[in-house]
Amino acid sequence: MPAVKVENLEKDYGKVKALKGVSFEIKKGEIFGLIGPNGAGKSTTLKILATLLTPTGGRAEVFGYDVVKDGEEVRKLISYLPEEAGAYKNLKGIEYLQFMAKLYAKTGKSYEKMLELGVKLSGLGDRLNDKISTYSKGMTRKLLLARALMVEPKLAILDEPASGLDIINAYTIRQTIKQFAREKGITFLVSSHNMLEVEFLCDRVALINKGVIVEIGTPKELKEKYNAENLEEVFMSIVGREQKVEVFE
Ligand SMILES: Nc1ncnc2c1ncn2[C@@H]1O[C@H](COP(=O)(O)OP(=O)(O)OP(=O)(O)O)[C@@H](O)[C@H]1O
Repeated sequence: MPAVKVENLEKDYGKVKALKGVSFEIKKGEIFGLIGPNGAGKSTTLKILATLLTPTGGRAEVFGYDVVKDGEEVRKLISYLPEEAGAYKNLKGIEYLQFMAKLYAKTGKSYEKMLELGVKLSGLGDRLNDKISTYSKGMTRKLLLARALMVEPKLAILDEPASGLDIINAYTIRQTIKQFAREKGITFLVSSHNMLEVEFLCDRVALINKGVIVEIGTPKELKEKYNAENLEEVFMSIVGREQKVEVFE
């Protein structure tokens, strides 16, 4: 059974057709990247898998559970990091992690172990004793990522995980994701418009543009197919010409 199975997914926001028949599968333990430009439909796909949006058409399953019919089961298996997420500003970082660990510890793993992992993953050290309202954007992102991973979900759905992080922190996060996939068998669905970052991180990628998947494969396969040095070049040879015409006509 695949970890994620998405079949012909469609989503309309009024007249805007955000997804026009998106299909892909993610294997258990795989780091899968959904990459594409602004407005391509990445966040919409992730929100449907996180059971926060209902699709207009098609279907999606997480470990065999339908995201619409079996939403409750799906939510037990996933951890979702939204693109624009906030934390409770009046709490200290440590209080936020304690609060979340208490919520999630009910589902199995011990509170202490979860909290210990969250503290370690956040990399915030003594600053965990400060209020979240005093954190920089990157520090808040690190706290939220720690929260998403400390629960050790079966599937982590991370929307632009490294958004707002500096090079060192972005690198650390990518290493953590890789380690969690290899050592704990956690499956990752990661969105990004940073093709180079994704190339370094992901086992396989789907390129999405205007609500349509235009390619799927390992970074190596795609680079060979398009005789490209990197995924950015792959993407430009698939959709770049079309976009340039739109800009200059
Ligand atoms: N709540 C909404 N109401 C109306 N249109 C929406 C809504 N959310 C998204 N859209 C539209 O759906 C399309 C896909 O948006 P989505 O946020 O999924 O893209 P994205 O690939 O995540 O983009 P970005 O990289 O800019 O975050 C866009 O045209 C967007 O304007």
